[in-house]
Amino acid sequence: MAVFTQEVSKDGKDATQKSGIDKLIPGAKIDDFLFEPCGYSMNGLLPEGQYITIHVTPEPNCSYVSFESNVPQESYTGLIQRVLSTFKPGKVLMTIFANKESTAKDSHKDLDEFFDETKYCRMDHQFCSFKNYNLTYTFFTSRPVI
Ligand SMILES: C[S@@+](CC[C@H](N)C(=O)[O-])C[C@H]1O[C@@H](n2cnc3c(N)ncnc32)[C@H](O)[C@@H]1O
Repeated sequence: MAVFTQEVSKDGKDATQKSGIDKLIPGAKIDDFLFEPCGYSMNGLLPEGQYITIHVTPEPNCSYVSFESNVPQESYTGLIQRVLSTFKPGKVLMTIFANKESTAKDSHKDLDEFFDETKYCRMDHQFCSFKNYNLTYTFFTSRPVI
């Protein structure tokens, strides 16, 4: 998380490149900002109008990253893996909203199958089917090292 401090990065663009955020969703036009003395926010827009927004609080006592996007994907596995390898979080809450007609309508299967392959334990997993969309919520933590 040190990359999101002014001790390590000189500005938002520098933090975006050093952290690898610029590679999460290639092609996004990014507006980024590095706070004094630490903290980072970015908004990215894609040509079709989809967005990505990330906020980073790097202080060790309340370390937190939020990642939000409406980029439609048939599979979110690659994007999830890139987000996890960028931030290496200890705990993650993930929510996917998908309209029943959208390309992401089967994305809940990614969360069903994904975590067996990684160092994360799935602690909670819920699927809700509403009138016009589905919601999948997953909470996972780093596997304890034995
Ligand atoms: C990136 S901002 C975003 C907060 C927002 N509530 C979120 O997470 O969506 C939070 C980080 O920026 C730092 N920061 C520094 N100056 C700030 C300011 N004027 N307003 C908000 N955050 C600031 C905080 O210490 C923290 O590390």
